[in-house]
Amino acid sequence: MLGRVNHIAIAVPDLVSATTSYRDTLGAHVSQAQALPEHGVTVVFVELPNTKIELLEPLGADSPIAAFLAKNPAGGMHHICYEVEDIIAARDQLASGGARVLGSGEPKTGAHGKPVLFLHPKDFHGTLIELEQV
Ligand SMILES: CC[C@@H](C(=O)O)C(=O)SCCNC(=O)CCNC(=O)[C@H](O)C(C)(C)COP(=O)(O)OP(=O)(O)OC[C@H]1O[C@@H](n2cnc3c(N)ncnc32)[C@H](O)[C@@H]1OP(=O)(O)O
Ligand SMILES: [Co+2]
Repeated sequence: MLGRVNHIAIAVPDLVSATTSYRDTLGAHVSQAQALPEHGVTVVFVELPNTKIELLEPLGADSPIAAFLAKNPAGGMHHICYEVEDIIAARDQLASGGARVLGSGEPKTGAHGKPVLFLHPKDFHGTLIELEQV
């Protein structure tokens, strides 16, 4: 079912500071910030030769990363995003095996304009999984 790792996401309390750190200290190319109100986050992508790092800052009162940052105030690794060819087939196979698909269960459009879904971290060894159809 799984294809490439599309990105690894890190939740941060201050996106400007995290951007400066990746761009100026680590010497990486960092994209422009993108506000995604439907996801409750503002994101930048750090572009690496073999994958991307997504830096996430909460946006709005109901951000899904607010509780995570309350527990991890300095920030931390938040999710890993795997590519899939058919997100509906993947969802249905996972749900029929008992995995919890988060939200309404219907894919949303993610930061790359592609359909995405999330799987509960307690069903996958303590790691929140994002699936992105490519
Ligand atoms: C930019 C768009 C898109 C893209 O294209 O890339 C994105 O990446 S959007 C990213 C943000 N969106 C989401 O994360 C959506 C899915 N997430 C959720 O629905 C929630 O965050 C959650 C996973 C259900 C957690 O909800 P929350 O209210 O924060 O906490 P709970 O108390 O319900 O948590 C239950 C349990 O799970 C542990 N937990 C929470 N988050 C994580 C995590 N990221 N990684 C590992 N574990 C996590 C939490 O600590 C609780 O554990 P216990 O304390 O042991 O009960
Ligand atoms: Co993501």
